[in-house]
Amino acid sequence: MRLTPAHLDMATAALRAVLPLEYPADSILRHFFRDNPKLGANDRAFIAETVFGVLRHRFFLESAVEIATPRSLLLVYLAKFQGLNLRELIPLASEAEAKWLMGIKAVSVESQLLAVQAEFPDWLMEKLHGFMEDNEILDLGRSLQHAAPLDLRVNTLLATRDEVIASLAKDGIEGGATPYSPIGIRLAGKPAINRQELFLSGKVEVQDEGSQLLGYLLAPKRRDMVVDFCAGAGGKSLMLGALMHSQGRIYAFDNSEKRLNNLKPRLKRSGLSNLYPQLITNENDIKVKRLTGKIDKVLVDAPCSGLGTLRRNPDLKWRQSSQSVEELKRKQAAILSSAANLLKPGGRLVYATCSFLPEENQEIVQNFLDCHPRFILLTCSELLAQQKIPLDTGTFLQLSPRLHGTDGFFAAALELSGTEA
Ligand SMILES: C[S@@+](CC[C@H](N)C(=O)[O-])C[C@H]1O[C@@H](n2cnc3c(N)ncnc32)[C@H](O)[C@@H]1O
Repeated sequence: MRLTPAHLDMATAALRAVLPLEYPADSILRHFFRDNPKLGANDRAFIAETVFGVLRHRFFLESAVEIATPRSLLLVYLAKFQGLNLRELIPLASEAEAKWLMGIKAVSVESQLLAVQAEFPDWLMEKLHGFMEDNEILDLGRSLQHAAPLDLRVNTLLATRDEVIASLAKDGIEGGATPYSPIGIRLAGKPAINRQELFLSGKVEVQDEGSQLLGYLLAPKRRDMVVDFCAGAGGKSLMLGALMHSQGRIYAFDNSEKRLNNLKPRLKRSGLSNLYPQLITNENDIKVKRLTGKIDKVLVDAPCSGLGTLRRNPDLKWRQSSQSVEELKRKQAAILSSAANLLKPGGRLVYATCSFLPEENQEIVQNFLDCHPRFILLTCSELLAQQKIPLDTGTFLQLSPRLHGTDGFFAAALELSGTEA
């Protein structure tokens, strides 16, 4: 695409709207596109890509420019990270901009402080230094600076993976089997999949491969009673429903009506008849209590800092803080404890987050185990091997963009000991 002054102006306007970061960047962009309906698909893609690109490299960009304005950040981003050469950029820039752009092109990212190279704020650096070496922090930071791929999950109730891959190819969309999830497809680009017949007919859903693996850890059986405690818009509930061949029963709990409402059209497309969305006020709701001791499998996809999804949501590092993580930890512990009460003896609970902070992960699980001696920790690599998924990250499932190409997921699998009376 040839970059024009109009592109630059629109991307600058979008970045100006996003940068206060009072709201999630993706929702601000959605509003921006709604307010500018004349933008074509290519323009939108360019704007979204550059705005998210600037957010992913914001610390470097701010350190490189004299005055950080949306336009100056954007120009440097295009020159440094989008590989635009100065011949393409300079006609769009003022004389003064052209001058400093030439200087900045020579500044190397590698000469910056670790926090700038890793693109992590101070509060997060402090936490990471508690359990990681500098080189590990740098690897993690760099792996989160790339855009995430678009992964699909095949709805096995309606299609097989091979059928979907063949059908995508017929429509000119390149995609291949994901390395770990038996029902995942990784697309080569970012096609507007939500306009494709495959999507509209419910044969595929957008779902990161890491998120799909959580379903295989829970491994519900056909006639199980299942609770997805923090179901949100139901990404994982829908997968569980398909793994159960639309049999048994899944309660999809969440305390956000808006998120559960987003599940409804997905549920309709999916063809499932075993999924029951339930709005709860909190983890102690009577609808939860009623199911005490009755459930075979519980998924707790806990509210978390989301830092493992920084590739998709780079703005989270400014929207989270040490204080917000403290608040989340209290919620995670409370939700895990309530959710665990639902299990029958012999039942399985999977606690998951998309965070790489041990305080939201291993520490929450260990504190829970210390207070609940009837629960035992299962080994995730063994559970995945039982599902014919050769992925060994040890007792816990710990996925990272660098090693696995997925978002940064954590999961622990727990079992309530004893057999059902
Ligand atoms: C990580 S998100 C879940 C994403 C979802 N599982 C999916 O796959 O799309 C965490 C969810 O927990 C919900 N939540 C927060 N506090 C809760 C509570 N006390 N009880 C139940 N859900 C809660 C949030 O509304 C949010 O949807």
